[in-house]
Amino acid sequence: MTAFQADSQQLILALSKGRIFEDTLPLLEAAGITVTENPETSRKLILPTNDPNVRVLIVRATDVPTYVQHGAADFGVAGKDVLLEHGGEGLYQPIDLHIAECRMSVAVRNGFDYDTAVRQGARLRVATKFVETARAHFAKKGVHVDLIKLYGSMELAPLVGLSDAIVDVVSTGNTLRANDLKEVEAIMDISSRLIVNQAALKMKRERLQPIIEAFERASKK
Ligand SMILES: Nc1ncnc2c1ncn2[C@@H]1O[C@H](COP(=O)(O)OP(=O)(O)OP(=O)(O)O)[C@@H](O)[C@H]1O
Ligand SMILES: O=P(O)(O)OC[C@H]1O[C@H](OP(=O)(O)OP(=O)(O)O)[C@H](O)[C@@H]1O
Repeated sequence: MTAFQADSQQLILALSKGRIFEDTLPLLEAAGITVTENPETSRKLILPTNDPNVRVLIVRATDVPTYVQHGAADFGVAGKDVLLEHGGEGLYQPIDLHIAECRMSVAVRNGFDYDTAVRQGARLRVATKFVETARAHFAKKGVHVDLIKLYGSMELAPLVGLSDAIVDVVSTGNTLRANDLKEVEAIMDISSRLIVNQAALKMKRERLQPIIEAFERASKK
């Protein structure tokens, strides 16, 4: 345990800026916790709350499971897409929060005959940030793929000939449409989960349990 966390009363929550932070605020409110600084305007990476024993770390969405796995944060909120890539080691995942909902899909350029390419057994070049999910999906289908790891702007790859297809998250479909792409296969539904460090759950159960329960009640659809 780090000095930062030495006090067993202290709770550290890891969140990413943007939709996850925004959608987690009402859940925190339900647990009586108000974040008292706005990450969009503050340069601080450790935000205070109305509870002196609860602080919020602002990290990249893909880094949330890493902070929680290693106990630098006691709990966090991360998308299923991110959790599948991370592997979930050291994490307890008690609830689906039903926030940041979208789906993971395969998309290609309009005009690309995906079904025929797959049927003919062509080797498909697939660009994605989600290599583990993509690998598992195409292996299950028996499709041979060359995976190209990207960190963003996946939609560009088929347009400039870097790949035949992409695997990315889709919500409204606006980004695909704006880039002359079409969704050809939905892989899975995605939403964000509460994740808890397994050791923290044991050591700080009394503090964490009421928050987990408040999140659960507030996130029920
Ligand atoms: N368009 C969308 N609509 C709804 N949910 C989405 C959408 N795009 C992504 N998500 C979900 O929200 C989570 C956080 O997305 P966000 O855009 O904040 O981070 P990111 O930019 O993907 O991550 P990083 O900064 O680490 O690259 C994703 O992991 C995914 O589960
Ligand atoms: O189907 P859509 O509704 O267009 O959403 C899909 C887009 O959302 C994500 O990006 P990003 O987080 O940048 O999207 P944002 O514009 O919602 O922030 C994702 O990487 C897609 O590009």
